[in-house]
Amino acid sequence: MLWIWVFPLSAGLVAFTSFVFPRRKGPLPPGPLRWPLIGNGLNLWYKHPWKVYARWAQEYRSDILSLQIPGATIIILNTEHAVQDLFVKRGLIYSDRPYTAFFEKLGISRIFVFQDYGERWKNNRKTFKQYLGTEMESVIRSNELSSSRRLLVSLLESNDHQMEFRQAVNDFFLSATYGVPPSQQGEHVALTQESAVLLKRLMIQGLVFDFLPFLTSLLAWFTTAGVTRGVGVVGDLVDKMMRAPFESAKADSIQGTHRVSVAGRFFRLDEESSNVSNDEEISIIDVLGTSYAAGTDTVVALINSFALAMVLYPDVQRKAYEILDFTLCGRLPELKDCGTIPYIDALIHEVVRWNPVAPLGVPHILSQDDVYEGYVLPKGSICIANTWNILHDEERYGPNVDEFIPERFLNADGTLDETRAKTDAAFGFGRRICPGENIAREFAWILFASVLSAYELVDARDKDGKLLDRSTIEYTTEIVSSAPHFKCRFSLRPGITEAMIREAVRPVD
Ligand code: HEM
Repeated sequence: MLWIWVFPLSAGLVAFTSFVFPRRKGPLPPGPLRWPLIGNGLNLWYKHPWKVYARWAQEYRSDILSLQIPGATIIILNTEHAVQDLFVKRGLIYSDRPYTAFFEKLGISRIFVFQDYGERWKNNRKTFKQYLGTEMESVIRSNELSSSRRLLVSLLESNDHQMEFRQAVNDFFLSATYGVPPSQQGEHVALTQESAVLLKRLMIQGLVFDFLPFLTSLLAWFTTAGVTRGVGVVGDLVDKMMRAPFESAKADSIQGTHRVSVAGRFFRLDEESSNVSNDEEISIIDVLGTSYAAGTDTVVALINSFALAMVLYPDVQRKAYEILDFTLCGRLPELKDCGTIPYIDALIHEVVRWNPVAPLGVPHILSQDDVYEGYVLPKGSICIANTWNILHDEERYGPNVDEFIPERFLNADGTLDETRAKTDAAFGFGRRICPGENIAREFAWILFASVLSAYELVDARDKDGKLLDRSTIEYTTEIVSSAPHFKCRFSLRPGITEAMIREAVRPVD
């Protein structure tokens, strides 16, 4: 539960030792009772806070809420309307990020998700568009297809589909971005996982470090030493995680053995113009590393949520594979089919909406004082869009929003309802909106359609071996919220054989 606040609060905006609340220049939006000294400090530790904020919005009859803790104001925007007004229409002042010197030491300020709205961020965003935008579509698409087909093969033998999903997503990023073939991906995946685990642990330590410097000096003899040592290790690991696949692609490119990839385009430009500066190389390393880091956990969470929906709602699963069988006449899907089967498009919208991967998005920071609906929002406020609430709006998405019902996005004649089929809120807002949305949606399309064409997901059980029960399912309370761990059988669908699956990998490999 703590983890969801680690990123925004470790921004060093909160000087707990000073016990100071920001000076009020006018009324703040409503919120729960504030206690002396700690303000709303006790209101930060809820399970699924997005549901609590949705309830408060009803109780206080307000689209916008506030929490105050020593040194920081948190603004929660509960409706699409409020988010559009602030993050989009006033994007110039609502696009900074929580930032801390500790992030700099950890080396994660290189990941541009965490960078302030300034020149460095703008250049990185431009580079992302240049290298992962439409020009590279064919490399990205062919790897989306081949990773999905390889996943089908690995599911033949594995009894841990969640591990295979993660492997498939790593496979896609490492192949498409750096041209690393599946046989050489192991060390890069291990490095990424090691950095992620260490980062998570250290960011919590860093939060304490930032919050309670007086404690740090008391316990300096071991706390400081431990954190400092950890910072060094994680800083090196993040650097290695971002640099190693790039360097291996570079070496292959020099030897002429490089597979087509996004990094390959950079080497080609470098070769043609011979004037790529060191700074440009660092920037491309950071941008490619950022997409790998930002894309992996999110897409894995989306696929796990898809699998959970399929086992909890077997009628939806059956309908989806019957429609795929009917449309594709028994062949496996390809990317040219993407967008041509409305029920699958609706299913993807529903996976994105039902339990959003980032239920509170990524916090934006307000860079100057602002006034909205009569409330005064102070400079430096941590602004959160309650994406979960926006995607559970019954006026927009119809009744039973907690249930998984792809039909909510379809017209009576089975075509996609273009006015309702909008779930972009899941990918953030305004100038910081996720630049990987198209990649995520397309990869999800080919993955979900491939899995459903080949397998039926049956006999789902929780970690204790009990049959899954819809009423007890709980997603995690983290920035990236994940479905609970479960096991199920991937049973080959009638007419699909092991040989067909193995054969289907060859033409795309
Ligand atoms: C299901 C998949 C995904 C979800 C739900 C998702 C969601 C998000 C959200 C909510 C944000 C913050 C937006 C904001 O601040 O308003 C974000 C940022 C970002 N995402 Fe994604 N994302 C996904 C996949 C991807 C993929 C596949 C990539 C890369 C190929 C990617 C790259 C990024 C980057 C680089 C940012 C930082 C943008 C910035 O700060 O300017 N994401 N994403």
